Amino acid sequence: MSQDMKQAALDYHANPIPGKLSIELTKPTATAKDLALAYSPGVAEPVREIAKDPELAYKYTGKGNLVAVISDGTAILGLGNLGPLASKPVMEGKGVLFKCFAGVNSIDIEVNAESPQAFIDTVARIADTFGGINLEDIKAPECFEIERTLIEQCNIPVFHDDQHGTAIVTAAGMINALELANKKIEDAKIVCLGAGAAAIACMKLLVSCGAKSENIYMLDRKGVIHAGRDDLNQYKAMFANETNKRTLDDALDGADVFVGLSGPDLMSAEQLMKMAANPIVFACSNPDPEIRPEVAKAARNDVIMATGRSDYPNQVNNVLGFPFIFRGALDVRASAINEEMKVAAVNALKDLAKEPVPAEVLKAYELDKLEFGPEYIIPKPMDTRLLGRISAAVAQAAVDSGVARLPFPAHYPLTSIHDVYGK
Ligand SMILES: NC(=O)C1=CN([C@@H]2O[C@H](COP(=O)(O)OP(=O)(O)OC[C@H]3O[C@@H](n4cnc5c(N)ncnc54)[C@H](OP(=O)(O)O)[C@@H]3O)[C@@H](O)[C@H]2O)C=CC1
Ligand SMILES: CC(=O)C(=O)O
Ligand SMILES: [Mg+2]
Repeated sequence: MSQDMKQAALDYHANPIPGKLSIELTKPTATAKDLALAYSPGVAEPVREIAKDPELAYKYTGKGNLVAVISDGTAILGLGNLGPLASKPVMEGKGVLFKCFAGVNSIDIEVNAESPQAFIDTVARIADTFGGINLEDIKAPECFEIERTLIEQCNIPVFHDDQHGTAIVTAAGMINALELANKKIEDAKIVCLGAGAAAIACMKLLVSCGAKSENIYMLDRKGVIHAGRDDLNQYKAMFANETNKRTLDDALDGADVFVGLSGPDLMSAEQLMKMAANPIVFACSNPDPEIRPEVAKAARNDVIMATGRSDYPNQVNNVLGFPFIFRGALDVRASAINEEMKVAAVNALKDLAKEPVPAEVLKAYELDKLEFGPEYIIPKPMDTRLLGRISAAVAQAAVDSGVARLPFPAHYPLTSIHDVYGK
C-alpha cells in the first residue's frame, strides 16, 4: 500500500471520531414517561417475563439481531499473533460489514485469554447475551477445539468465520473458476499453501464439493504435508499424502489450482510458471496476497486470479459469506450453522455470479461492464442481491435440516437492510 493510502487508512479510523461503529437508540427517550418505560420502573416488566421464559429475550431485547464478534488476536488477518487489543480494528470492521450489508448488530469482544480453555469459558459465560457468535482470527489448531466446544455448550450459532466463511466463498469461487478453465474438480491438482484455520476448512469443503484429497498438496512452514512427517497435528494429518513432493516448487509442478491462505509474497512468478495451462490462483492472504495479481498476470496471461482484497477483481473474502449467513440463521432462530446451510450459501453465491450485474454495482466499482468470466468469478461484496439470495438460501436450509426454531420468514426475500425487522 502506498504511504498515502496508509495515512488515509489511519485517518479514516481516527476521524471524525475514533473507531468505526457506535450504538444507536431504537426507542423514544425524550420524556420522563419514556424514561419510566425504558428504565425504572418499566424495565422490570420484561425482566420478570424473561425470568419466567428465556425465549422472551428475543421479544423484549436486542438479542435476536445481535452477534458477538470475538477474537483472541492470535491470527489477525495474515499479520499473525499480535494480541487481542490489536485485533480490535478488524473486529470493528467485521461489525461494520455485519451492519451495512445485512443489518446485523454486533459487539466486538477482544479476549485476553491465557489458554484455549480460558477463552472458551469466557465466551460460554457471555453467550446468552447474543443471537449468535462469530469467532474471528483465532489461530489453528486451537481454533478447532475452541469452536467445537462452544458449539456443544451454546444453543445459538457459533461460527468460526476464518474457517467456514472463507471455505464457503472459496468453494463458490473455485467451482466457477474451474468451469471457466474447463477443468473438473475431481481431476484438479490443488496446492494449498497454509495449513491453518482457513486452509483446513477450505480444503475440507472442496473435498465435499468433489475434489480428491489425494490430489491436494497442503503445505505449512515446513513444506509439503506428507505421510512421512511425524510433526503433524490431527488436522494437518487429514491431508497427509503419500508423495515425494517436499517443497512448494515440487507441489506446483503441473498443478491446476493454487490456494494461498498463509502469508504475504510467498509465491514467485517463476513458481507460477510451473503450473498447468489455465491455472487458478486464489492468493487470499490479507492484506498482502501470496502473489500480486500484476506479478501473476505479467508472468502468464492464462491465469484466473483472485485475492482477498477489495482493490482487485475477484475478491474471494469471507465478507461475501458471514453477514448474510448470520442474517438467515438469526431470522429462523437456528440453533447452529450446519453443513446444509453452508452448502446452500455456496450454491447461492456461485449462481449469482452468472446473472447480469445491476447498474448500481457497476457504479459502486466504477465499471462499465461486468459479466461472468475470468475477471468476474464471484459476486462483488457491494451487490445488494447477496442479502436476499444468501439469507433466504441459508434460512431455507436451516428449516429443511431441522435446526430452525422459527418458520421461513414471511418477509423474505429481503431486498434491503431496512426490511430486516419485516416490511
Ligand atoms: N480471504 C479471506 O477471506 C481470508 C483469508 N485468510 C488469510 O489466510 C491466512 C491464514 O489465516 P488463518 O488460517 O486464520 O491463520 P492460522 O494461523 O490458523 O494459519 C496460518 C497458516 O499459514 C501457514 N504459514 C504461515 N507462513 C507460512 C509460510 N511462510 N509458508 C508456509 N505456510 C505458512 C502456517 O503454517 P504453520 O502451521 O507451519 O505455522 C499456518 O498453517 C491469513 O493470511 C489470512 O489473512 C483467512 C481467512 C479469510
Ligand atoms: C478476511 C479475514 O477474515 C482474514 O483475512 O482473516
Ligand atoms: Mg479473519
